[in-house]
Amino acid sequence: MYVKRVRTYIPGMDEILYGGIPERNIVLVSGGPGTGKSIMAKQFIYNGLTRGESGIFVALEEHPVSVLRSFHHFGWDVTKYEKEGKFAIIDAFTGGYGSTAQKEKYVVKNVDDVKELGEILRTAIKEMKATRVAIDSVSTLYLTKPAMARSIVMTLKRIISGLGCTAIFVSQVSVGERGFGGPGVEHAVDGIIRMDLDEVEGKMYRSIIVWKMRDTKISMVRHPMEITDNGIIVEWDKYLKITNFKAEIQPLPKEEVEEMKKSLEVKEKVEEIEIEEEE
Ligand SMILES: Nc1ncnc2c1ncn2[C@@H]1O[C@H](COP(=O)(O)OP(=O)(O)OP(=O)(O)O)[C@@H](O)[C@H]1O
Repeated sequence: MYVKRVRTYIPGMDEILYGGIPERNIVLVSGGPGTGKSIMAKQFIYNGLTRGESGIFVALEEHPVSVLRSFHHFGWDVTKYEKEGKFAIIDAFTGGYGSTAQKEKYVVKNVDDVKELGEILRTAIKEMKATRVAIDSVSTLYLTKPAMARSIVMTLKRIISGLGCTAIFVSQVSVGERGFGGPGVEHAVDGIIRMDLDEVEGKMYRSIIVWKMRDTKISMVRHPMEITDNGIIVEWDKYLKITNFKAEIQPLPKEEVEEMKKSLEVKEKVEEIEIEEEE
């Protein structure tokens, strides 16, 4: 059956997802500190904006001013879209204190109350007709109450997916931790993308793996990735092989490369047909 997909437009990312994230999926982007999770969430939102899709960024980890600075650091001018009502930051960081919060439209006063966040999110999605949401980070919501993690994630998933949006939930794990954010969360979400930073013989290697993604085929290898001044680039046609003392970047078999390429072409054709039908 044909699955409608939301392209991330992050170089190499849609290839390893065989065409993009299936629409309405809630994707956990998990990884240790500095692995690029926040950048991925921002790039997903910004790439949607430039293609006419409204987006919402829920800031739980950073002050909204820092979030904006970080978007601009990569040359992603979200301010323009904010003025047009196509982009908004939901401030779940300041608790409503300070001069920034006074000027903001969407402020969560109490992050311990997921119902408040849910209601604000629901209002924002409807007002902006948003289709993309990023929550950075969802871990912050249950840091002090891990037993509530699953129900918090399910509440947000019901609202976001129910309103037709596709989302990235950033999940923070410790360096060296193998999990993605706890069993309750890992099974509740529709997809898991894991970002890693490994030190081998004094050199750092960035990589990315799609661990699960409901309703699509996924690449089954660890791909090298880079963070540049323009954001994340996934080396979709290569894989990273790390053994005890060695890290090697190897090309993927030709057939797989061809199949990934093809998956993107197929989607474009289907979209063209749909647009024609609408007209
Ligand atoms: N212009 C750039 N060029 C190369 N690397 C960059 C650039 N800007 C940021 N980085 C890298 O991105 C990393 C931060 O990425 P990001 O904020 O997404 O991490 P994170 O996974 O969200 O971490 P945390 O969980 O600690 O917040 C920095 O450590 C830095 O190495």
